[in-house]
Amino acid sequence: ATWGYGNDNGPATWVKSFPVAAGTRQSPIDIVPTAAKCDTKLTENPLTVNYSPEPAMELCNPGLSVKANIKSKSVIKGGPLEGEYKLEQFHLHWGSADKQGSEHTLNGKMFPAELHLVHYNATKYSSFGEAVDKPDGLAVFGIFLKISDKPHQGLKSLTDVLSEVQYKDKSINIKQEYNPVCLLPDNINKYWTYLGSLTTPPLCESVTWIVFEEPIEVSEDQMKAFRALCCGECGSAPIVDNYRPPLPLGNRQLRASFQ
Ligand SMILES: C[C@@H](NC(=O)c1ccc(Cl)c(S(N)(=O)=O)c1)c1ccccc1O
Ligand SMILES: [Zn+2]
Repeated sequence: ATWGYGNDNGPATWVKSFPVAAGTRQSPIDIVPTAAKCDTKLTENPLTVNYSPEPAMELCNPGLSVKANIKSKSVIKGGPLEGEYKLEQFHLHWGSADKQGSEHTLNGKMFPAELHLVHYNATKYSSFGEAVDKPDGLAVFGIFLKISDKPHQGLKSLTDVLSEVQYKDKSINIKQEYNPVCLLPDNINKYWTYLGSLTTPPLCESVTWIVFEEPIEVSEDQMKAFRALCCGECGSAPIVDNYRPPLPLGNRQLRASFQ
């Protein structure tokens, strides 16, 4: 049986096929800002993002989320990172209703969705596949989505075409010159960071998480577009509630780049 988010193949069952699910650096976590340690080292070496436009970005529906695969050289460095990390893909997790959907929570509060920009350590490893199971292999930007009456212009290029990848294994190419930098919040200097894992199988403990304090704002119609995606072919269930609930922080240190 393949893993998923249903009752018989959801997060509570993943440990059977992926024992690391019971590990000590699993993600997501509940972010409690008052428990975070403000670390000036994070600001002395500011996080820098050098994303470039994608000539033809491939958007696909692998059945559990919607994913955009990145081909051009878009890199990040600084903050908690050593070396340069290259953007590999981005995808989202969302709920069946606005009250749930994010993976990380903030003081126990869930957001309607969470955007993940997945990078791999290109200084040390030659591909995402090589980096995915190394302790310093990956760095993921976690961005909360909140509802507003205006659509998010950067996401609009994706939400306007989601109907074309409604079914599993469908993929399309997005308009020319899409720059993923349009997905980031205005202020990327305020974030929390901790050592964690992939939140989907294989759940490797290889991720330096960088979760931004500032959410991006999307419209209810854009959320409806994500909820109209299907897990399989025509008539299959919608992709909703594809989030893993938070795991214990345990002995890990949650650091903040701000007071
Ligand atoms: C759901 C999606 N997961 C990833 O691709 C994924 C890869 C790396 C990271 Cl770091 C994360 S995460 N959520 O921790 O940011 C998610 C997926 C999994 C398996 C097959 C197809 C497929 O699309
Ligand atoms: Zn994710």
